[in-house]
Amino acid sequence: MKASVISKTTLRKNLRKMRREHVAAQPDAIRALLFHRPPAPLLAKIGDDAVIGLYSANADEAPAGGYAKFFHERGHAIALPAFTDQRATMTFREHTDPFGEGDLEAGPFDIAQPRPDAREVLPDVLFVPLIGFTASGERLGQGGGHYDRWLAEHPGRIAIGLAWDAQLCDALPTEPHDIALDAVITPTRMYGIS
Ligand SMILES: Nc1nc2c(c(=O)[nH]1)N(C=O)[C@@H](CNc1ccc(C(=O)N[C@@H](CCC(=O)O)C(=O)O)cc1)CN2
Ligand SMILES: Nc1ncnc2c1ncn2[C@@H]1O[C@H](COP(=O)(O)OP(=O)(O)OP(=O)(O)O)[C@@H](O)[C@H]1O
Repeated sequence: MKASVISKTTLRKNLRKMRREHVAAQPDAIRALLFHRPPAPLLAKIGDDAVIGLYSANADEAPAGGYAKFFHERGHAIALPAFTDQRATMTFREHTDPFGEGDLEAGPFDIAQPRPDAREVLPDVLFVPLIGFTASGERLGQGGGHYDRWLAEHPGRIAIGLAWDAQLCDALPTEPHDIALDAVITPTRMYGIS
């Protein structure tokens, strides 16, 4: 247990650095073209009424705003993680303005989130950020356990990672509570759904 916690911490540090360098080496004009719409094989699995969970990406994470606009235009409800404080359970609230983002405020992790009066919703399809992933869908996140806990409490959802290719790992330390992703999408590949 302890060894895996230590190696997760070291891995996070190394992977964050790799991610930062990967993104810094990428021309802004190229980045602006990526992650605009999900690959067709994934889209085929998403029902018309599905609530779509996304996230407010930081500068190094795979951007999720393009998918928010895409699914919003197709009539889906969009949801983003929301927290009342850093120790609170992660919930999802509706994000009604993916084009203007006027419905968001800074949350306790300094990540933009819907305001407390936004409708609480349960995503059917959850796109998740990550620090590292394997081809079989194992995920290393920020270490808060937020997504593992949420997915454990809400079984039967589709969970899809969004990542840069540089975040692919041969193997990751796994713990019993880790829940594998159904697929991971990068700018060049989709792992997991054929
Ligand atoms: N964009 C985004 N939103 C997200 C997550 C995420 O990883 N990325 N989360 C994933 O669970 C949840 C929030 N949980 C979080 C847990 C820990 C830290 C954290 O430790 N952040 C570091 C800085 C990270 C960095 O340098 O990139 C910190 O505050 O020191 C952030 C968010 C839900 N929303
Ligand atoms: N299903 C669960 N039930 C209870 N505690 C959990 C569960 N999943 C994760 N945790 C707790 O969260 C801690 C962090 O988990 P982990 O290192 O896997 O986070 P992560 O998936 O990288 O982070 P995040 O999902 O926030 O990006 C674990 O040590 C554990 O204590």
